[in-house]
Amino acid sequence: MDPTGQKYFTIIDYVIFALLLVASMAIGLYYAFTGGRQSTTQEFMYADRSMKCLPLSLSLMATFQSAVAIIGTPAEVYANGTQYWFIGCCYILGLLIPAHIFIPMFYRLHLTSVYQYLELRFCKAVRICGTVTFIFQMVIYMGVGIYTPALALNAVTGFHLWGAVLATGLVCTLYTALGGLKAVVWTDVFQTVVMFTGQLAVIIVGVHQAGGLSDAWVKVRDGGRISGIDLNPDPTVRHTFWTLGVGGVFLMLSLYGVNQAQVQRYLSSRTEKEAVMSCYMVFPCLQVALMLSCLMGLVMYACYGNNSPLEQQYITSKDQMVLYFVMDMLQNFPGLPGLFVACLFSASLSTISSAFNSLATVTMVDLIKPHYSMTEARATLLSKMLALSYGIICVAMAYVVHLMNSSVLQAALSIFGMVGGPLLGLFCLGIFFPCANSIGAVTGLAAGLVMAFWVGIGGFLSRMPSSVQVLPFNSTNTVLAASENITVPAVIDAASRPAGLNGLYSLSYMWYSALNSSTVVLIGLIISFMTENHQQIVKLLKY
Ligand SMILES: CC(C)(CO)[C@@H](O)C(=O)NCCC(=O)O
Ligand code: NA
Repeated sequence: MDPTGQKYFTIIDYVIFALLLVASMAIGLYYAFTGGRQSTTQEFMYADRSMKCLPLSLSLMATFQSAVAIIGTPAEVYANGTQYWFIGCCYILGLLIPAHIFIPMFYRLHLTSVYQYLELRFCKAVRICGTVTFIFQMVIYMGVGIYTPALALNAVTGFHLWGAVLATGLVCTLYTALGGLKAVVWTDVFQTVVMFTGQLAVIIVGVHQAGGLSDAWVKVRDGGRISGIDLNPDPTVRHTFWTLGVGGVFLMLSLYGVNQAQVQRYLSSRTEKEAVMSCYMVFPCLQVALMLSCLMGLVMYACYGNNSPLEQQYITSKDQMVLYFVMDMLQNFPGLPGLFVACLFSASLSTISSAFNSLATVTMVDLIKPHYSMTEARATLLSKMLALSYGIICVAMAYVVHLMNSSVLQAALSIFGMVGGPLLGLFCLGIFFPCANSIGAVTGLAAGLVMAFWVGIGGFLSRMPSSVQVLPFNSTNTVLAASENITVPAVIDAASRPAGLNGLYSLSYMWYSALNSSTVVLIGLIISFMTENHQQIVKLLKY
């Protein structure tokens, strides 16, 4: 082993990685030159509303399953055990509710984008607020999505960071802009297969390296990595059954119920029944994805025990563990590291392509088309240009993410809760509360976003150790020492804050979606009530 712990790619690994990009590009080109040749917006955005349920379900799963989950989940399980696995419980309600409430309604309305619902229910202004919030959410998220695998690859193999970002960004932008939603869905299918294969291969080899199944089991059990169900009701504990299984339902609803990227897939299916079926089939797919990434964390523990490469200072952050593990354990299996890197990038490609396509769709359908009349050919061309532009924005966002520094899984899920949560609240306000009006909706959304950033940023700042990492450092040890030093004043400082606020800041990030969506509904209802009864209130005040 290289004394610095640096690992190297072989030529076969590079070839496998290149094959992934070439195959994805080929699928994009295929859909650019077959069918309707992407000459209408119906085909580009909604695949001519002709999709079947199997590819859709894999694509639905792939959208929010990026390298973040592949890297972040094993790191979480390695460090804290299998408690995170209980997030699998929230998939039940988190998919049943979209399947039986959101999908039938959106499908029957034959929407052009999910935000059109907001105009039908409230008014144009609410639609635009919804669209802009969605764009904001997805632009940040895709930055995290593209940056994460590139950073891991760079840290472990020395592969050029921006080279990886640009190569994947370029390929993904091209196949999305050329092949439209059909290309996005079918590359998702192919990339999901690569993703599962890569993870499975590493797990099998890892178990073998750990001395077989029973040895591996004994090691993780004795290391205390098999967690029982934690029923602690305290909402500030990061991961318990309640935060994951119940808080997670709201997270799932914001992703699988009202997110344009997913609703676009439901709307593109041939029949309503297939749309509902595809949502049902996401359940087993998500469970497999979750199982593979949790098992990966356990296998890492079985191989390293408490003597992690982080501890040995071969790497500088938890998020580099998985790839380091792969390069370390699979040295003698030429091609396997390449397969795993292909797995990481597959996961992210399938996420950012969905982001490009859905962002181009909403920008066109919600922001541009209502104001300018244009021919179908022109609208399609403009949609493709928009997809290209979002590709460029994505690379720019990767640079912004580069300047920040936090655990990727928690960062991504926090974004979903902080921006997706208020959007979920807005839709719920419209769907479940006939008395809500437009003024209430806009004010509610604003209040939800303010609450989200107040609690989200407050929480981030009050957990000082994570922000310490942005300081320059020489080795892991100094970081640990620094964070220990700073933790003490941070705790004292936190204790001197009002107890109520302090409690709010330490809320588990898994509750963000629930908190922020409820805020929107509550404030939305209060304001609606006040403005409906405006006349009476004015009279009352005069009296
Ligand atoms: C969306 C969930 C929570 C569903 O398990 C999962 O796919 C996940 O943890 N995603 C993290 C974000 C990402 O992988 O980009
Ligand atoms: Na993905």
